[in-house]
Amino acid sequence: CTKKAKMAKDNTNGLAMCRVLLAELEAHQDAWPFLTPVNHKAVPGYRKVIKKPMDFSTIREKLANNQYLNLETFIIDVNLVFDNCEKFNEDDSEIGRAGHNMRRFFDERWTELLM
Ligand SMILES: Cc1nnc(-c2cnn(C)c2N)n1CCCn1ccnc1
Repeated sequence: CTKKAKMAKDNTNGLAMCRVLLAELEAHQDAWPFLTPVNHKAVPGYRKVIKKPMDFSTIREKLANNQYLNLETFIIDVNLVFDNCEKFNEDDSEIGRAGHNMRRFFDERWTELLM
């Protein structure tokens, strides 16, 4: 088993974990704000404030198009969803709370799967 073969196996395992994690995120009861891209035409200020929009349907598409090298690049996009949410929404708001709940759930799940 060469180093390259081990790397390839790790990436395959990592991408399998991405699919599991994304399915769990989409199924979470607090996922509703993040399932589709924010409609920036209907949300004043969003396009100006949020430089890199991201949502679960876009992540699913990127995963299907093999655009994630490994688990790490996937985690970066998921965290972007939650960082955008924190930037644009008050902590004490329905969407803000959903973002915090989803981030906590995600952090717990990927660390469980990896440990
Ligand atoms: C995600 C996310 N972050 N901010 C918003 C949002 C959308 N409109 N307003 C006033 C916001 N603060 N969103 C998208 C929430 C998507 N949504 C809203 C109702 N059902 C889905």
